[in-house]
Amino acid sequence: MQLLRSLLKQILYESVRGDDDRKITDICCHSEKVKEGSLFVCINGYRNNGHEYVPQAVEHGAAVLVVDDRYVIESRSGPVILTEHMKVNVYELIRDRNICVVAVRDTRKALSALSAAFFDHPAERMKMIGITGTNGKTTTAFLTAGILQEAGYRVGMIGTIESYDGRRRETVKNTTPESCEIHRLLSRMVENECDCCVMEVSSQGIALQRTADIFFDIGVFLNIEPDHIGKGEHATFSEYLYCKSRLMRQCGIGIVNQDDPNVDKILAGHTCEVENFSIRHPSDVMAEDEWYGMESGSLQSHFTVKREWRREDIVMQLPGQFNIYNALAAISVAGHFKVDREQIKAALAKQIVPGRCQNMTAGTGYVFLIDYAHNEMSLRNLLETLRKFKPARLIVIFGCGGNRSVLRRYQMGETAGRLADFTIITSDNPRWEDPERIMNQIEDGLRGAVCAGEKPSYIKISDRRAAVEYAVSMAEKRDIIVLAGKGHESYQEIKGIRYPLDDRKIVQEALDGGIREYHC
Ligand SMILES: CC(=O)N[C@H]1[C@@H](OP(=O)(O)OP(=O)(O)OC[C@H]2O[C@@H](n3ccc(=O)[nH]c3=O)[C@H](O)[C@@H]2O)O[C@H](CO)[C@@H](O)[C@@H]1O[C@H](C)C(=O)N[C@@H](C)C(=O)N[C@H](CCC(=O)O)C(=O)O
Ligand SMILES: Nc1ncnc2c1ncn2[C@@H]1O[C@H](COP(=O)(O)OP(=O)(O)OP(=O)(O)O)[C@@H](O)[C@H]1O
Ligand SMILES: N[C@H](CCC[C@H](N)C(=O)O)C(=O)O
Repeated sequence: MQLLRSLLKQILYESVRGDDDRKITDICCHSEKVKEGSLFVCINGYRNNGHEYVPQAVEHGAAVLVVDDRYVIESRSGPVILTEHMKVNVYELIRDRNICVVAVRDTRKALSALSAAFFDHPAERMKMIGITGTNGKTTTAFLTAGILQEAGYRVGMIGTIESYDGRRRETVKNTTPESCEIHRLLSRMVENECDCCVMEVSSQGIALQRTADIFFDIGVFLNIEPDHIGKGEHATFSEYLYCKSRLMRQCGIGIVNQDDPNVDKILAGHTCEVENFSIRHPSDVMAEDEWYGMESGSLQSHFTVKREWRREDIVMQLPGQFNIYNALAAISVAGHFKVDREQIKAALAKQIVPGRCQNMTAGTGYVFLIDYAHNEMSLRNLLETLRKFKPARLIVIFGCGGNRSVLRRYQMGETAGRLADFTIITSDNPRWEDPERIMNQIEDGLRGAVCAGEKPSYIKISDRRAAVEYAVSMAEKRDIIVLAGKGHESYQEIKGIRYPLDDRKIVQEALDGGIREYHC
């Protein structure tokens, strides 16, 4: 419990109406999560206006409402919280419910600052490592945590696949969750005596102030390519780039990929000490002599890492140059901890990441991989990598998420047409969009590869399970089949509902022979 008055000392606000001598039991921004004594922060979101949930929050026992100053209007009966669909008299809230109303300029910023204060600034009590990049955040987070754990550190994690507070794992809705959830998780990590937290920092997380009150000891920049541009994400590539670059003004040491063409823009205005890693240029941590091989059906990467005067041979269970970049980032981070070379080698040799280049076949003569490539850059890297293993045929199955960048669909279609021998276009998470329309857009992109002189060969099967079964039925010796886009996800999201669907399960079932008769 925290006293509202002491929390308010730590934030900027416009006005406070009501008794600030209140004890706060919790902090949240979703009315359903409000409990007796909670502080409820109203956020005007993409679909809903949190201010319209004031009555619900009050019903659930909110003690404090933090509102955007622009929604507090002076009326004849005194101040009211006024939105398009709702009017609530502030003095009635104070008189009848003993609720305190705090008006601020930016409720997202206030949520972040109040959450940090409410949970007693847990980020200041651990080493914080923040990882950003269009692709590779999860993989790098797992590799980093794997190395630190190998060296005996207790490591908390927050990212796309799950959060880990040092004792419990939980799935999270966002890669970078809302600030109140982040600080709640961080405080549990502190309670569970974590030494450090490795967290993925998405551009959307930065843009929406989810990480505003965290100063990262180490910030990692992996890469950036045009993605996440569209309604509900970023307006332009420059805005996307700008958001990612903010991490370099919010960390003590910035570890950056020297080979990324936009690295200078990412570092513009940086306030951190900079270290770099590279495969192409001399840098603090470098890889050379990379080669890729297959052992017992597992696709591996081999390389030599050079750091200062030392050289080490590394083997990883993750294929591809892009994974070597992820490993270089993790090795660079490890340089700031007490980790020895054997611990780095051992951790990298065994680390796998759920749904990232996950091999589902052993001894079948062909390889069936599950991967999370869901944009052009990742699909291109993945298919180019898999080509290096010289498959008889490279077959790819994928769809594209609804309510995400539309450009992804054309680009991924074109890339599949260009790099795969056969493509099965299927459905991903259509969300609120028509899955057939998304598949047609992918098909348009794929046909573009025909115009460019390639001969794409493909089929459209909207049912993801049927698409996998079809692929298994056509698989022959030395084929590589990759099911891309959903990786670790255990659901398919259609019109706001998450139905159970797990690529790993459907592939296993299809491989085990549970193939239904397929009608084209
Ligand atoms: C587009 C976007 O970023 N949306 C995020 C946003 O939702 P929203 O703006 O639609 O929320 P809203 O429904 O309008 O609600 C507004 C406010 O009213 C409140 N509310 C709403 C309903 C209700 O009954 N009661 C109530 O109090 C909500 O809690 C919220 O505070 O705020 C929510 C709560 O924080 C997020 O979960 C949600 O992420 C959605 C699920 C999402 O898909 N976001 C993507 C774009 C995203 O953030 N992706 C990045 C990773 C990308 C990557 O790196 O690949 C991420 O970090 O996950
Ligand atoms: N460094 C990289 N560069 C390009 N592609 C990568 C890189 N690392 C991984 N990938 C590809 O991107 C996919 C997603 O990887 P990962 O989950 O690590 O990235 P992410 O940034 O966490 O993604 P998201 O935030 O969208 O969940 C992988 O399955 C792989 O195909
Ligand atoms: N972090 C990514 C994940 C996309 C995964 C894909 N399966 C989809 O649903 O679009 C995003 O939110 O854009």
